[in-house]
Amino acid sequence: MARLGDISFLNCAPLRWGLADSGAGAELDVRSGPPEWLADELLAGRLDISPVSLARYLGQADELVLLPGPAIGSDGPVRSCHLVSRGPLEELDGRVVALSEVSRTTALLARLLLEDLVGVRPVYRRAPQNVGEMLGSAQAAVVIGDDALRLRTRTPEGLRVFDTGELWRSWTGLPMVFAVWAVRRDYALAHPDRVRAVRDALTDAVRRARAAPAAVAASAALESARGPGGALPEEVLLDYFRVLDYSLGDRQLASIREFARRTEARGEVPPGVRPLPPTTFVDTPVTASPSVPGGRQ
Ligand SMILES: C=C(O[C@@H]1C=C(C(=O)O)C=C[C@H]1O)C(=O)O
Repeated sequence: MARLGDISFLNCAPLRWGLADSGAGAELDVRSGPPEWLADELLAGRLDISPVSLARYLGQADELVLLPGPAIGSDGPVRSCHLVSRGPLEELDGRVVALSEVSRTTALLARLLLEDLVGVRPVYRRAPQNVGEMLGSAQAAVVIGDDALRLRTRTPEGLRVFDTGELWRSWTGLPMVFAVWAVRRDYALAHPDRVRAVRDALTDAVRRARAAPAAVAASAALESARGPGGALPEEVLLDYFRVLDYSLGDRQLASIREFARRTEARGEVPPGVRPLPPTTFVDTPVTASPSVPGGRQ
């Protein structure tokens, strides 16, 4: 039975719903947690397939294979990956920007946007994701997931919320991919049939969820009510799942390459982030090493 990761944020609620609806979830050993924990578990061999932050996949692409199934992104605003600031972004030069420890991709994207689009050089500090505490000692903060979704619906006085998916789209014309599903390379080599079955189950889960938006939003609203931040209205979740893009097509792959290129081009690549290696899909034989014929994409 494949051990499958699941991001414990509402962004994966439609997949949870779809896997329950089809019954495929019962055939899988599903483990939920925040994205950084999932990536650690996957690399430690305690998960076989999991959604991971895009930046994390790019940094570990020797050990991981990209699953050509779903991804988590948006073609414009994403509603839950934000740069929250007390003032205009142009005023962040030399000021402290707190980066959520929960995020890798949005944290990196925010740095790209601030430095290469806005043209400021802030000072960055990683911090636990708690907006109040982050903004107690910083001028701006990167926040993701359910906390970020809530911030958009109830923005505290004096704060401006900048949607990083929207900024990336207007900067590059491309959708943004925040997370991808990755498979441990050794698992993909040993169990290609199981990997294909999981890919098909996830793809089917997205299709089912897309066909039943009201039921998915109602289920996610109940899920949100159990969380520490309290219930989110169904209409907010309907809009969120409409905006979230779970596809990994040509434009999303082009965006991943562009993100890797811009990250590298800054000359200040954070540890672990390297250009996108050849994308090894599970329908073609998976090799033990990432240097497959065909070369770098
Ligand atoms: C859309 C989101 O996608 C995510 C963003 C991530 C990141 O910034 O590193 C990681 C995983 C996903 O949960 C979100 O969390 O709101």
